[in-house]
Amino acid sequence: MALSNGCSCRIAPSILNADLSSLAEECQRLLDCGSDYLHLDVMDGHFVPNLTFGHPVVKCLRPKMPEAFFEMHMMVDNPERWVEAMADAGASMYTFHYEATSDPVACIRKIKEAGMKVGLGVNPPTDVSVVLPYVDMVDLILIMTVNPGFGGQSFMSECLPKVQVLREKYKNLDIEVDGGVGPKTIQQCADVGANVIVSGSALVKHDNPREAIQMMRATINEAIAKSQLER
Ligand SMILES: O=C(CO)[C@@H](O)[C@H](O)COP(=O)(O)O
Repeated sequence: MALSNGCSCRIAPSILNADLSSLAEECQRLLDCGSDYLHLDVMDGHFVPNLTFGHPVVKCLRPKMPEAFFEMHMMVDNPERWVEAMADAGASMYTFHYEATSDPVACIRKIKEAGMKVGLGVNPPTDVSVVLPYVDMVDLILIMTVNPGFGGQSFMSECLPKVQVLREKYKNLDIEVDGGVGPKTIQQCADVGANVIVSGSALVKHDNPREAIQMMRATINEAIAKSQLER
């Protein structure tokens, strides 16, 4: 059953498993296929057992796509440390992890002061109750559906009840799912009320990403429309 959901659908490809030697071209290709914004995975090798890229890469990407919305998924310890640098580089949203900081409120405040939108994420083992005190302070809650660190992992459907709990409480909250999401798992995400979809490998490696984005968008929009009828 689709839950009440007063938000709009956004499809945000992750470029984590894209050909990073052609990052700008890959980003533009995915934007040209109809995605709403780009989900850029930043990893520090401490918070997660992998290393990707940081604000210098964003600084290089921004002039090539001045209108694009860049969501920085900060899988890093002490996320406060990189806020100003990411804002200066041209990031649009700064999504950090509850587990990575001792003071989420200070981090949220710093992100807002830097002029970016705020996302707050939780990993699979973390109970969704930890984000409830911050829901009214942020623009988006990210529910990880894999343990962070690598693209191409299997979807963890056991994380979906967290989405359902949030959707039942907050009809207009942007709820993002990330990890193993694609055409094969999108219906499960729609059914519990997710409206912001991060999809990496499923889109990057798809023969027709435009078609896949359209299909996922239609699935989420159908669930949103159904939930609004049920109100
Ligand atoms: O953030 C992570 C893992 O840390 C990934 O979930 C990517 O953001 C999406 O990759 P796929 O799972 O869709 O390949």
